[in-house]
Amino acid sequence: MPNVLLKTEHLSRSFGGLQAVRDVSIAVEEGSFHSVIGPNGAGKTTFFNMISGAIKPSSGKVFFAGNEITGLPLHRMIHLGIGRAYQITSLFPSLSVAENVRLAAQARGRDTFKFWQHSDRFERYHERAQAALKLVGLRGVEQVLASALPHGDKRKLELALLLASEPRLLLLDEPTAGMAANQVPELIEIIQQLRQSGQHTIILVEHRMDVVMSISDQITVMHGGSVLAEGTPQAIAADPRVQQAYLGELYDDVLTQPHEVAHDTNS
Ligand SMILES: Nc1ncnc2c1ncn2[C@@H]1O[C@H](COP(=O)(O)OP(=O)(O)OP(=O)(O)O)[C@@H](O)[C@H]1O
Repeated sequence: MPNVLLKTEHLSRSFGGLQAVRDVSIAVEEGSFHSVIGPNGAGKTTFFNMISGAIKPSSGKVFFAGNEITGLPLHRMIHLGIGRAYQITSLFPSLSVAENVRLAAQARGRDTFKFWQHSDRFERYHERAQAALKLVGLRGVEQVLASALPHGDKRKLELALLLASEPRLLLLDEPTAGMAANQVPELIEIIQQLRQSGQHTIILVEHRMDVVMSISDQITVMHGGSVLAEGTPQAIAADPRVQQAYLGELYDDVLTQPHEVAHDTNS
């Protein structure tokens, strides 16, 4: 029986009279890649916000590694090992790329070491930061100020910050949003590598259907705040409710080829 790392039970959230998320129950196995898709306003971000601790649920429960974590604040979630890609706005613009990533590596480290071990610990943070920068392809620009990076590299830096904190669960909320079309394939390649390394459990919210279909083990389709369908990419592609409610004709060509990533070519 595979380990379930994250589980939600009947998770709901209302904003005034609007029920943004309604009774959502999912189970994400350790080491798997789980995507959440759905049209605009389906409740994906609100659902993510409840898992990451950014907002509290109105009702329902969240379990992580078997323990209930419902409504814990963001910093507690980070210490438990739930990491969400930082927003560009929370990068330190006047610090270098290397300093930003090292701070992220330190953020999860707890001060439980003896004083004389400080240099060892520093070395470990440095190594972790270097490994994260290598993974996202930002080696060579370590001394550049974060503010001076082009937008696409800032998105990569966000991902490096997340990786440096070594979360057990990575939450990626539309990581390609706002990127120039010619930079998207590179970021997708990095996410593919993360997946292939098999070391991470990842939940992705992404609008690019070709990416989601090619990369996911499981897909949850949300619609109007509720789960419309859940299953493997093949099952989702074949589900007439999904076709009708969300994907429509626009994605028919992609759905018939769930294993191919159609990279942007209009660069
Ligand atoms: N803080 C808030 N206050 C009031 N309404 C909100 C708030 N956050 C989200 N909503 C509403 O909840 C619904 C779900 O929004 P949410 O952002 O979770 O959807 P989404 O699937 O992530 O959409 P998108 O793909 O456009 O990002 C929407 O109707 C939205 O307007």
